Amino acid sequence: ADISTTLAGVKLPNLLFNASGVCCQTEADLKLMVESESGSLITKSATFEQRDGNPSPRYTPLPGGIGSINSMGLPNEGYEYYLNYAKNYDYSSKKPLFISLSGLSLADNVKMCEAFVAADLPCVLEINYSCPNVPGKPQMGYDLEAMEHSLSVLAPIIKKPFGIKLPPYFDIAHFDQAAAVFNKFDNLAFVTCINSVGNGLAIDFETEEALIKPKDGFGGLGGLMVLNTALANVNAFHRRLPGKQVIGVGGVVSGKEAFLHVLAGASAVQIGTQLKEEGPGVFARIAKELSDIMVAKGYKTLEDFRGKVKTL
Ligand SMILES: CC(C)(C)CCc1c(C(=O)O)[nH]c(=O)[nH]c1=O
Repeated sequence: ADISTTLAGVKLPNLLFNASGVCCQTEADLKLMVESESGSLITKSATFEQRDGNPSPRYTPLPGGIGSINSMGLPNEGYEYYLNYAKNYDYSSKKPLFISLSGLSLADNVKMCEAFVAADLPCVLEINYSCPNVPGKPQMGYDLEAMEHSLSVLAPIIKKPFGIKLPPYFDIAHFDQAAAVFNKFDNLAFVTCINSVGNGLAIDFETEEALIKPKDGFGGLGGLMVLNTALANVNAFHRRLPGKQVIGVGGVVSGKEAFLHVLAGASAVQIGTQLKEEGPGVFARIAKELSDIMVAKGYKTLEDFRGKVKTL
């Protein structure tokens, strides 16, 4: 079956790629992504300066394959590293390149976006709105006024179609309010739902210790346990953002969850925890599983079932 897709006007040979943060911090990581069967790749969220991030252990899978917890702390090589990578990228490779930016301030996001716009490259920007806000205020994705102000500055600078990475929302009023902001920006072409479910806490029963070191053990939750929250966010924004697309991420461990994300409305699907645990071979496996599911159900293309979840 045909699992290709078009995102922000760019053709992806298949709908699968990595979630920003996994297998994408260094050129060696990105090379593994280029060589994998993914349809695309995205870089680790970049800040203006290089960052080491938090002390380890800062990521761990959770027992029983239910998911993962992380508090990486935005380790990255600094935006110029990824700008240079984007300048040298082989865009004839059919595998489009996405760049994630997560400035620690609006000023940093402006400087990074201006640099990428000046370079005039075919890569697509995904702005990470789980980025920190001013201390004492919630992350940008949960501060709608700050997020709208940020978009009103960045969208005109970027000019081309771009996307934003969003934290999960859990209240219908928040879906409505967030969508009302996003619908104000014509070149906001897609939203990526969801980032990790914020500030979970994993504790080892035997040792009675938190599993990760940073933030007293508090960290973002990913993997199978966030699937149903992810599907809800994908479908909520698919319904509320006519003319825009949704990238689904959260809980994709097989072709089945990728199928469900498309049924919920996703135009592309990112994989985080399962990629971290299984490695880049996950793309070939899930692409085949999804294609087999489509054949079994009689679907030829993703358009045959995208967003067609049935209500009762
Ligand atoms: C959580 C932040 C450090 C503010 C942003 C980077 C990030 C991280 C991270 O680098 O800790 N982990 C995630 O699961 N999602 C993210 O967006």
